Amino acid sequence: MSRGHAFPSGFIWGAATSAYQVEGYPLADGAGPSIWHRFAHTPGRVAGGATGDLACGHYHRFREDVALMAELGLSAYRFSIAWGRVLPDGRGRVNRKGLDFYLRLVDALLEHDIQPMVTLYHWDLPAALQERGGWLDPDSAVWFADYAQILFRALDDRVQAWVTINEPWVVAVLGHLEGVHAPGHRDAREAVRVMHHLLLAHAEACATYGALGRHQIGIALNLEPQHPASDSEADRAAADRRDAFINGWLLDPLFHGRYPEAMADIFGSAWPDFPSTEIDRIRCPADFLGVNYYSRGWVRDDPAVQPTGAARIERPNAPVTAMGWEVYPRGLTEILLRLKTQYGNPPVYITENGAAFEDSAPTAGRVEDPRRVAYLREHIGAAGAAIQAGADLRGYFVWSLLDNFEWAEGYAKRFGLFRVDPSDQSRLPKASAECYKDIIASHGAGL
Ligand SMILES: OC[C@@H]1[C@@H](O)[C@H](O)[C@@H](O)c2[nH]c(CCc3ccccc3)c[n+]21
Repeated sequence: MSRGHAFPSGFIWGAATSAYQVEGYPLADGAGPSIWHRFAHTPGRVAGGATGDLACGHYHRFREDVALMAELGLSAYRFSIAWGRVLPDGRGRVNRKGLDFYLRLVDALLEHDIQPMVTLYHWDLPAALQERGGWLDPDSAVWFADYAQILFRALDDRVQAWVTINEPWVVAVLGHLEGVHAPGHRDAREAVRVMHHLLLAHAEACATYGALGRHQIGIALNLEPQHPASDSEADRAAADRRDAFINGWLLDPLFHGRYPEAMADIFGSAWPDFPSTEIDRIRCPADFLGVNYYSRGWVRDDPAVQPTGAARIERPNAPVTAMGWEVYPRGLTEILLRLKTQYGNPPVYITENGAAFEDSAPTAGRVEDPRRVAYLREHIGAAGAAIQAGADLRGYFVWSLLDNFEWAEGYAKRFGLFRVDPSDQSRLPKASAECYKDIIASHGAGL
């Protein structure tokens, strides 16, 4: 008897992308530049000097890509809207041509019975707003809510699920603490305030949506279990600090209306005394939680690592992806059941899960990617196990539909179900696309 995790009949099977990573032509039709356009065009910031100028050419090829999604049998497609296409200056004048691109994309999806899940912010802040201080400016929550309202009014009759912000942690930490993502700042005092303003922006957008929206709205968080590399007290404490730093910093204000105590220890004098009225506002009634799951942290105490004093190390002999992330499907079950036991079992979508591997060269019009096939099967099985244990999991989105611009890694790291040929942007199905098509057709039976 197979363990056959029969997923609920209404379970959503999707794939995900983001604007700057797949669209290309970031300045077309009156669009304003984003901080990622500026960052990628700054020498030394992105591997190989890659930029999103072409990416996958999705801006012009979107109908072809929607047809690929329909061929897979996807019930939903998660994509992000480039703020600067709609509001070239980030605020004020709406660029009708920019908005029209997303109206056409949504209509193409609906023509194929594919539900759009729209991410309002996937890291590409209009450069004009960065010049006003970006997410460090307390007005950023208002800028974001005003932008969101324009999209709600234009699309809420056709969009069933909205994600406000993709991974505030990455924006705050990689963008403002470690400086490896746009805008490339390295300042702990900035990073903690940027995180707070991102959460306030999420809350303002939820409040705006509550007044006029008819469907669901949520936020997408990168969540990652942290396990001590030994059973020493020092390593256990280090894993707890890194757990607060990556998971609790977001989950606790959103679901419990407070930041973890550990944040003040981790950030010391850089951690301000945030007004409780603002933290109360962050605990907003969102409809679902998006979980972006990739791996777990294997953690050792290391005072040299700032700000947590906790090092994420490679576990000896562990299977890893091309990103160096351990393949650890059980971590997905663990995260989903922790949301059930500690955070009120909210409705959850796995808004991203996938892997980059050194794919083999195409043969006979196809790419054999056995490790990605195994990764997806194991993680979808792990999601099914969480459902069996009572998690309120509503859907699963593979990261990613297409090989695309992997931020500071450029195009060298390929996460796609479809290979994109760098020379002509042609799409080629991988074995993982066929595998996912079969999983969808069988509702995940047998995994
Ligand atoms: O790295 C793969 C994907 C990105 O392409 C997505 O845009 C982003 O939402 C996303 N988040 C994560 C996990 C957090 C993370 C992001 C970037 C770099 C390292 C870790 C992995 N991914």
